Amino acid sequence: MGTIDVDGLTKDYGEVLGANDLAFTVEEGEIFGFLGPNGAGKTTTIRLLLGLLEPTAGTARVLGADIRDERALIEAKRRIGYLPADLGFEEKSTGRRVLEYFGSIRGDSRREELLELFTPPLDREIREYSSGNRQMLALVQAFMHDPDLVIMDEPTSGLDPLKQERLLEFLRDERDRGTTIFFSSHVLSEVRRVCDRVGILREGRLVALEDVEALLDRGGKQVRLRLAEGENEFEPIDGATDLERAGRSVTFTYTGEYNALLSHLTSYDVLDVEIDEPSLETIFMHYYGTTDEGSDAAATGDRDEPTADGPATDERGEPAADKRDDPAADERNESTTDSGSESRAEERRSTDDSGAENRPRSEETDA
Ligand SMILES: Nc1ncnc2c1ncn2[C@@H]1O[C@H](COP(=O)(O)OP(=O)(O)OP(=O)(O)O)[C@@H](O)[C@H]1O
Repeated sequence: MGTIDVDGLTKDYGEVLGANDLAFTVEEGEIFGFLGPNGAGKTTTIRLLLGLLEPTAGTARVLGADIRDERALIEAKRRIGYLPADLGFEEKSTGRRVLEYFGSIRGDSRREELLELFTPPLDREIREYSSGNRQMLALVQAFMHDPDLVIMDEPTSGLDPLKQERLLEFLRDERDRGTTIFFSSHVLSEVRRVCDRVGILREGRLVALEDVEALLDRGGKQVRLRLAEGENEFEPIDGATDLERAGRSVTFTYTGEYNALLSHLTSYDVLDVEIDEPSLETIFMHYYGTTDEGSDAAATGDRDEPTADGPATDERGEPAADKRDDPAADERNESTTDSGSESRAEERRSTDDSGAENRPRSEETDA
């Protein structure tokens, strides 16, 4: 049994399938990257795993607890850290009060150690925090009770490059201590730097589950050349696709061996060479024959199969209902379909003796 076992997990929002028959396992002690463009269903899946949304079909086990079993999930959550996409801290509270609150519920044995790495201004009110400071506070909150599993929704967002680097290094160290990390992202470069395996999600469906290296190999490398004046012809090499030439610049995607490429290039007068990892866009191109990066295409489930000609998207030209554009949508959804809300209230009652009135965080953060 894995740390997370997902089995046929489906969330039908009515208009769209936020998760469509997902099945995968996250093994103990790995960093699992959950990669997909905006609207692919990453947040939906995470919220299902934490009991914040009720599945339409299928289920998952998280640290052995069936997500449909409220009591078992509440118990499991004591060993889970969660960093949501929308942090939703109580704006008038200070960072210190937030941490004290969470510490009183779940423990804070690693708080001081984490505050050396991530440094939110603890005595200022959250409403004065920059987005990076909010993110750092959320990171301390997610890890300070030394959880066995940490689920993070786009954890690097808002962090400057130095802090992002620090976080990725920290995640590798956590993995080495045996913590299991489930981490959603739409940035391939960060996923490749820390994750052992990656699941690619598109329109609610898991379309690939791979070792990161295998994923990158398949996507090919992006090669850009600048040729010297007079180099008017460039013969494509085996393994090169999408070759384009503009003036003296040549670009192509290459899936062959480096040595073959380098010896091919010696036949030309080359002024400059850049070889980069494939973009998420290129990877999507590989898997779906389309570059739909960044779209918030609605998942219409088996109503539209992906084809070589184009995406399985909602072609009506209407934007899908999106909770970010309609904050009330989530609330409506939770109040009508989320049987977990009662259990969250119960969890607070049973663990929170600091009084609910001045709770320094939102429901979302308090997963
Ligand atoms: N409460 C909701 N009601 C209706 N549709 C929703 C709701 N929440 C999400 N959706 C839709 O479900 C799909 C998946 O959304 P989700 O937020 O899970 O994607 P995501 O991969 O996390 O995107 P992002 O990277 O932008 O956060 C989208 O089409 C979205 O518009």
